[in-house]
Amino acid sequence: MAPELLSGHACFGGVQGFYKHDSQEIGLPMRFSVFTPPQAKQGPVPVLFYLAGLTCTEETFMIKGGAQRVAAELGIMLVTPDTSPRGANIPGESDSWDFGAGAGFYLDATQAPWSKHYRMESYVVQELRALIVKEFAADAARIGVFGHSMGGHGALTLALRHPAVYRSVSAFAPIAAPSQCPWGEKAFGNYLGGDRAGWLEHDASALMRKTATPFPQGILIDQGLADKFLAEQLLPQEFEAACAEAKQPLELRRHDDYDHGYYFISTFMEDHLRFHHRILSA
Ligand SMILES: N[C@@H](CCC(=O)N[C@@H](CS)C(=O)NCC(=O)O)C(=O)O
Repeated sequence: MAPELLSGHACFGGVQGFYKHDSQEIGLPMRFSVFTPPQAKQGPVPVLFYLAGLTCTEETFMIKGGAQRVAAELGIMLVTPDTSPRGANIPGESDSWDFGAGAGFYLDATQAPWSKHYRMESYVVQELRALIVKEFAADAARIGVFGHSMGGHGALTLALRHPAVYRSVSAFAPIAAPSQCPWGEKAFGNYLGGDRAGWLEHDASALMRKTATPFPQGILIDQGLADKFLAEQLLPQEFEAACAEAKQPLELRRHDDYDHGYYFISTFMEDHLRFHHRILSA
């Protein structure tokens, strides 16, 4: 069924749209946003999925990321899902900002009661991708993924778990080794259960260690050094070491003074869009 358009706005010659649909994977209505660049009038364009961080929705990136001007210039479609199911009505779902609603961690939960609706990996990789390719002027063969914090974890892990789907990947301040930090331990313990070996299938650093150069054209990561989550939660040095072991080219840029928020993200947004465009148009 076609998604319902909630609002559409002319933007840099393209259209910024917000949509709602009934998701089969999630079993609930889901919202997402799409920026369609002007080039889509001529035919299918490359698509970049952006995965947002804790507490965000499908709106946050489109409002604060500052991506549309350059996406319109390059002819890139931008798609952002919500960060979790909404309205699952699981007890405790909204008690904390780093778990449950707004914190789906882009994986399919295996543990009750989360496993029924919290299926963000299947939703993003399969259902939403298929919907975007069917309903929008999107080129199924030119798809990239990027994201921030929890969504940076999502981008890296989904790209590593589905390299045939995503041709390019980058991240801002990703949770780079979630099985070793409090945010990841809380989310994985509840969504995936106590078996830590299973967590490694959703840990970008662990996944990278057992892969052979999955993205030969490189991975781009930006990290602010005034980010209050850097030392305890993000651990980019773990992913950096894993990439060195796997001979995966990585550009990890550390920036003095920048914090964790969207002023940091929007500063480096253009670089990420041009990075993906170079790979997706090769
Ligand atoms: N609520 C948290 C911060 C949560 C946070 O920084 N969320 C990031 C993603 S991990 C974000 O993008 N927030 C939305 C925003 O900055 O607009 C706190 O009080 O420390």
